[in-house]
Amino acid sequence: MYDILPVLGSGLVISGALLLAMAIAPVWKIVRQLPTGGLRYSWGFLILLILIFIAGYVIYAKFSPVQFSQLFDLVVPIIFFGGAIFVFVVCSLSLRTTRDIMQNYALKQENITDSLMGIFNRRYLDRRLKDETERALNYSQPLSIFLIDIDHFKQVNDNYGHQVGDLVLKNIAQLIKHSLRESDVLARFGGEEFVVILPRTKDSTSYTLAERLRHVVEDFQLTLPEESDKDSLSISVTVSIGVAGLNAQCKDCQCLIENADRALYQAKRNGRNQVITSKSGKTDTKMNGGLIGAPEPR
Ligand SMILES: Nc1nc2c(ncn2[C@@H]2O[C@H](COP(=O)(O)OP(=O)(O)OP(=O)(O)O)[C@@H](O)[C@H]2O)c(=O)[nH]1
Repeated sequence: MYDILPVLGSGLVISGALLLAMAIAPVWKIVRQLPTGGLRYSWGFLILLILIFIAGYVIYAKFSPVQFSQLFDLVVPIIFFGGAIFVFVVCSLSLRTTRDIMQNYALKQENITDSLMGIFNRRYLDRRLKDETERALNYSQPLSIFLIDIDHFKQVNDNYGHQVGDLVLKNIAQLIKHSLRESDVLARFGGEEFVVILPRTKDSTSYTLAERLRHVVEDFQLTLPEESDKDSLSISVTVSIGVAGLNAQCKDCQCLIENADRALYQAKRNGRNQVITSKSGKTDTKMNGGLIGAPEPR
């Protein structure tokens, strides 16, 4: 019986080394899924540690002075083997957990994203606007919203087709998104309408921001290669923006949307491509970049 102890001893250590080598695969998959950064480097460092352990196991199996002549000599190989099982199980479970978390995150994102525009959808907007309104009221902070509508968008569809219309919508959404601050929330309200939530933003500031946004859209040209003669096609659009903010008369999200909608309607009636701020029936107007009425301080 004691004859097999040396085989058993080195067998346990080598099997442990193999298990450690197998543990590298799940860790490597985790590394590949992570974006460049501290966490990715930490998991990469774990691979280096595992490699060092494997070298240690192999060196022990080859050069250990222990003869494995009695059962007690197997204690260290058993600990090595147990340690390797532990590392393998932890690494495999980490991969499964990482995948589950990423899948859940992707599902959550899908659930709150508009698939055409790549911005938040109406479901998310309704919830977020309610939360932001409650937070603003609780902490007595200002809150503004924009209701943005692309002008004469039907003509884009009619002139260039629905697919080009979709492309215009997508590009305008991304243009607006990248023109906003990190703290602002952009969502599709429906059709060719967007809502921007501007937490901690007063009417006067939001008016300036809306004007800047209107200019950004006005200056943007979407260039598409024309299929027939390879000439490029440039499409530009303008937007009308209704701005509304919380105040003594308007203290919930429904009122915010209604006021912004009213202001937007006014902007459309005034000739489009302009910003109107709703303020207890009074409106501040800029038309085609020219100042017609300055916004009143809050
Ligand atoms: N391509 C495309 N078109 C859309 C989408 N959603 C809404 N539309 C179009 O947007 C157009 C909106 O038209 P209207 O409500 O008449 O408004 P408008 O032509 O922009 O005119 P004003 O808003 O009054 O300036 C309609 O032709 C819709 O079909 C979409 O997801 N993709």
